[in-house]
Amino acid sequence: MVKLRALLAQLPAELSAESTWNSSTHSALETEITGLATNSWTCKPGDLFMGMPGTRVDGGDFWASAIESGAVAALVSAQVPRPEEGTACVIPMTDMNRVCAEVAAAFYDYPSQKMQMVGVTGTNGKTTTTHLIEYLFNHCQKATALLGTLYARWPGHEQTATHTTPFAVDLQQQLSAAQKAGSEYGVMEISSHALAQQRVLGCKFSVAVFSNLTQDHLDYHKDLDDYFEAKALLFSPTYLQGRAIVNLDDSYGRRLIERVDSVWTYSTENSDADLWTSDLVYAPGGVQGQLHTPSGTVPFQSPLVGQFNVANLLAAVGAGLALELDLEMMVQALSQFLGVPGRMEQVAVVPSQDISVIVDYAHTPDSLENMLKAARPFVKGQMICVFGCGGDRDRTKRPLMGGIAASFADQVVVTSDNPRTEDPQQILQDVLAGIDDSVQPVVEVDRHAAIQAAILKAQPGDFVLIAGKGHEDYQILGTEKIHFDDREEAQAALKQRLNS
Ligand SMILES: CC(=O)N[C@H]1[C@@H](OP(=O)(O)OP(=O)(O)OC[C@H]2O[C@@H](n3ccc(=O)[nH]c3=O)[C@H](O)[C@@H]2O)O[C@H](CO)[C@@H](O)[C@@H]1O[C@H](C)C(=O)N[C@@H](C)C(=O)N[C@H](CCC(=O)O)C(=O)O
Ligand SMILES: Nc1ncnc2c1ncn2[C@@H]1O[C@H](COP(=O)(O)OP(=O)(O)OP(=O)(O)O)[C@@H](O)[C@H]1O
Ligand SMILES: N[C@H](CCC[C@H](N)C(=O)O)C(=O)O
Repeated sequence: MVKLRALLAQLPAELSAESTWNSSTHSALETEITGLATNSWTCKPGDLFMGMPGTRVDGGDFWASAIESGAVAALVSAQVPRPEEGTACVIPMTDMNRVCAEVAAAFYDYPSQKMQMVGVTGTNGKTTTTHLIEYLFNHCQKATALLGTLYARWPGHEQTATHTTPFAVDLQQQLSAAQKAGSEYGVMEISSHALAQQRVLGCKFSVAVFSNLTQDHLDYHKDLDDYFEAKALLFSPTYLQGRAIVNLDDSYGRRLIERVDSVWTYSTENSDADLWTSDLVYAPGGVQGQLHTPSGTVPFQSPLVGQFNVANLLAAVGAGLALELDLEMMVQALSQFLGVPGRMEQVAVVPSQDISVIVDYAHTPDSLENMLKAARPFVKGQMICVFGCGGDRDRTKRPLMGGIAASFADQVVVTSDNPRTEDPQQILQDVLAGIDDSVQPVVEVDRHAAIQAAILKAQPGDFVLIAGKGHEDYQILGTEKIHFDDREEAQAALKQRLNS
C-alpha cells in the first residue's frame, strides 16, 4: 500500500498536465491506494483508476463510474471532461499509456529490477525461445518465471495468459508475485503491440533477444519498417541494460546490430556469428550437430525439428551464456526439452495410425513456409496442409499464406481460423486469391469438417499438417468464443479413421 501522493511523486514531472492540485485532489493525495484498475467495471474501493484511451472509447470518460465503485482517484487524459472542483479527484495527465506503466511499476516497487530479466521479441519463435530459456535456466538451478502467449508461471503458480505481453498493471503484478515466490530470473515474450503501447515501461532487461521480423500485424503497424521500429525499442537504453542477442540470418536482425553496443549474434550456419551451429543432421527424432559459442564448442542434440528451432535454441543458449550459466549444463538440458504445446505437436492414437498428424501454431507466411519445409524430409506420401487466417487481423498476409501453402504442400485444405467479426467466406476468398488456378484446394469453412475430411481422406504415409491455432482451445466466431481444439479434433478424426 502506498499513499497517492507518494505514488504520483515517482512519476516524471512532464506527465502531469497541470502544475497545481485542486482542493478535491488534496484529501485523496493522503489516501492509501490498495490496488490499480484500468476498467471502470472491475474497479474496487481503494483503487486508483487509470482511464486508458482505446480504439472504441476513452476509458477516462468512465471516471464517474470508477469513483462510484470506490476508486480513490482517477488519472485521465487531459482532454477528458472533468468534474467540478470539490466533487471528485480526477487528475489530468499527458500520456496515459506511459502514466499507466510508470504507476504500475512504482506501485509494485519495480519487481523487474529485483530479478535478472530476459525479453524476447520477433515475429516468430518467441514462445518456443522463452520456453527453452525457462527450461535451461531451471535446469541450471535458477528459479525462473515465464510470461508469454500461453501462460504466466513461476514456482508454485500457473495462470492462462490473455495476451502475449500482459497490460502494464497485470504485468507488474505478475512480476511482483513471481519475484516474491522466489524467482531470481524472468523471461518474457514482448510483442510489438506491447512496445508500441509502452506496456513494458518500467521493466529493465539484462538480456534482450531478437528472433526475426517478417510480415504480420500490418493491421496495427503502418508498414514493416514501423513494425521493426516498435520491436527495436526493446534494444534502447530505456529497456535494455545488458546484452542483445540478435539473429544474424535475419535482414532486420542485421539492421538492429548497427544500433546496439553490446551484442552477440547467432546463426544456424554463418561462422561470423558469436553463436552458430555446424554439422547439422536432421531426423524425425530431432537434430544434432556442433554448437559454437563464446564459451567453446560442444556437440549438442535436441528432439526439436526444423532449422528454425536450431535458431531458437541458439538464442536461448546465448541468453544463458550472457547471464553466465554453464554451457555444459545447458546443452545437457537441450537434449531433454521436448517442445511447446501446439508447436509441431504430433497427434497420436492407440493403436498407432498409418498417417502422421501435426498441429502447429504457424499463422504467418514465414512460419507456414518454415513448418512445411521442416516437415517435408519426413513425408513418405503426400503433405496435406489444413489452415486458415484470423479475422480482424492483417488481411494482406492471407493471399501470401495461400500461395505458400500451395507451393510447399501437395494438397491444401483452406478453412476458418478465428473469423472473429469478419465474414468467414470472405476470409477464405482472400486466401484463395493467392492460390494459382492450377491448384485445386479443398475449401471448407467449418474447421471441424475440414480437419475430419483431411484425416479421413489421407492415404497411408501421408502427413496432415494443421496450422494456425496450435495450443488454442477455442474458436472465435463473431464475438463468441467456443471450445475448439485442433488436437482434440484430430484425435477424434483419427479414431474414426481407425474404426472405419
Ligand atoms: C489494438 C489493441 O491493442 N487494442 C486493445 C485496446 O482495445 P480497445 O482500443 O478496443 O479498447 P476500448 O474498448 O476502446 O477501451 C479503452 C479502455 O477503456 C476502458 N473502459 C471501456 C469501457 C468501459 O465501460 N469502461 C472502461 O473502463 C477499457 O478497459 C480500456 O482500458 O485496449 C483493450 C483494453 O486495454 C485491449 O484489450 C485491446 O487489445 C486487444 C484485445 C488485442 O487483441 N490486442 C492484440 C492485437 C494484442 O495486443 N496482441 C499482442 C500479440 C501480438 C503478437 O502476436 O505478437 C499481445 O501482446 O497480445
Ligand atoms: N525462429 C523461428 N523462425 C520462424 N518460424 C518459427 C520460429 N520458431 C517457431 N516458428 C514457427 O512459428 C510458429 C509460432 O512459433 P512461436 O509460438 O514460438 O512464435 P511466437 O513468436 O511466440 O508467435 P506469437 O507471438 O504469434 O504467439 C511455430 O508453430 C513454428 O511454425
Ligand atoms: N497473437 C496472434 C495470434 C494469431 C493466432 C491465429 N489463430 C489468429 O487468430 O489469427 C494475433 O493476435 O495476431
